[in-house]
Amino acid sequence: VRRTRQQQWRCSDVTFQCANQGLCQQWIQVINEQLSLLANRPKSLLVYINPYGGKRRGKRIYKQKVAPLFRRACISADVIVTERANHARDHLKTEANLDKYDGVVCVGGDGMFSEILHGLVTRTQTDSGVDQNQPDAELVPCSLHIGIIPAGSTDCICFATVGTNDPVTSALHIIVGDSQPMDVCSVHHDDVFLRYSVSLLGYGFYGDLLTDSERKRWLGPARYDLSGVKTFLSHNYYEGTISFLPAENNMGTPRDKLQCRSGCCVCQHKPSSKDNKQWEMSEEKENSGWSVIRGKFIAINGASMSCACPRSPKGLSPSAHLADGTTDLILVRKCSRLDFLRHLLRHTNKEDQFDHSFVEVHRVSKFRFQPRHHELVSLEDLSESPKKTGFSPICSAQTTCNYSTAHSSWTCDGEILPHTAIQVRLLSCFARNKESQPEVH
Ligand SMILES: CCCCCCCCCCCCC/C=C/[C@@H](O)[C@H](COP(=O)(O)O)NC(=O)CCCCC
Ligand SMILES: Nc1ncnc2c1ncn2[C@@H]1O[C@H](COP(=O)(O)OP(=O)(O)O)[C@@H](O)[C@H]1O
Ligand SMILES: [Ca+2]
Repeated sequence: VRRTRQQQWRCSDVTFQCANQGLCQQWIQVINEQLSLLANRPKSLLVYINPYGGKRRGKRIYKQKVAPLFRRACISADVIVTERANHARDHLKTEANLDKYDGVVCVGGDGMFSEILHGLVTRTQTDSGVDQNQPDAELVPCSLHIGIIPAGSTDCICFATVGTNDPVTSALHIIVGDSQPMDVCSVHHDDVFLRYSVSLLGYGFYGDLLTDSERKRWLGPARYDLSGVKTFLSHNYYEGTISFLPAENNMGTPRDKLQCRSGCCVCQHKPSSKDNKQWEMSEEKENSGWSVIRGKFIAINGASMSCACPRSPKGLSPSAHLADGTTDLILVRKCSRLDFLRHLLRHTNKEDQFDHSFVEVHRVSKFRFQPRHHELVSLEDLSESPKKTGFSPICSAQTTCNYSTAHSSWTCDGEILPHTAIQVRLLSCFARNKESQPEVH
């Protein structure tokens, strides 16, 4: 493998020459023997292709760019082109004979990755008798790795783990057996499990944007641009209470300048007896350690990884770690439209998007959200509330945000959650049980 610009990998050839045919055969035999000893390299893969993801190029990308590389690497692949949403998830949950495979590959976007994750995690818990509905259930680790071939609209999970959204690079990472553990949040409403999340859990701006964009799926990835502009112009804010448990164990802060990469020292940190003690202490302290913030928010974002993607190469939280057992909670309070635009623009350049008076960011291990309309509201409060007005002038002052009497929705890795009051926890604090993090290629 040869590295090129922007974290991309390409195949490289090395030619050995020798006039002696017998010696050549020996070389080939020894090389093949050595390769077969590399236990990390997959030999048999189960591939799911979403033909409708992104620009609908999943099948072509797999056939033209990935399958030839798998063949050269002597990897056998069983390919399933999905016929409906949740086809891959349901197949993994109940039907697939997982003993046959070294890994599962998803060809699609973050929504498709989420299907595979849910299918694999649910299958593993069902087989082991673990109830995912229990908010404190210790999940059994999945034995199969998940590979991602980017063919979606955002491809943030691929971009943030590999550093680029290039199918050939991802195929080569899979072939050489690269792997990267990844934090998973479990999201509950009361005691009912809703979904797992690995990238963005967003309420307000991103929730509204995703809800609107679902109606424009036929536009492909451009739906996010159109819905982005529309949601920005609507400039809604939402009231509620967010409670969170700050991360412990010197996990760094979201304002650090270092970026998490493969082999990151924070994520590689192995549990020591000292860490375990700290974790036990933090459980004791848990009830008293929660911070509570009540307010009016344009966006509430939980980023368990940087969420870097082609639209924002440094992501929503540039210093978030892939596998540290924490999520970065970003609160964007009610502000003028112009200020919010400045904040958004900073996701695309080198300026610090957290350096605004109306933005705060916390590294947390758990959080909860309760929208205001679920709480008791006095009549006096209600009479003060202006009505939702739709679009208002773009250069409006701070006071002209639209008050939303309704609620927003949570987007969870691009899927809309059916509840607004949610409880979120990181599944595996690294100091406790690093092995329960799933791994991606
Ligand atoms: C004025 C210029 C403003 C530019 C702001 C750009 C900020 C971009 C931040 C993007 C964060 C993306 C987090 C990733 C989420 C994905 O999991 C999710 C589903 O992906 P997929 O299934 O591949 O479509 N995608 C989104 O939530 C879309 C966010 C769109 C942002 C414009
Ligand atoms: N064959 C199919 N037909 C319709 N929807 C599908 C199919 N296969 C997968 N899906 C669903 O499509 C959605 C988007 O998939 P994804 O691959 O993430 O594309 P995108 O990045 O464009 O959103 C996911 O929610 C997934 O469950
Ligand atoms: Ca993290």
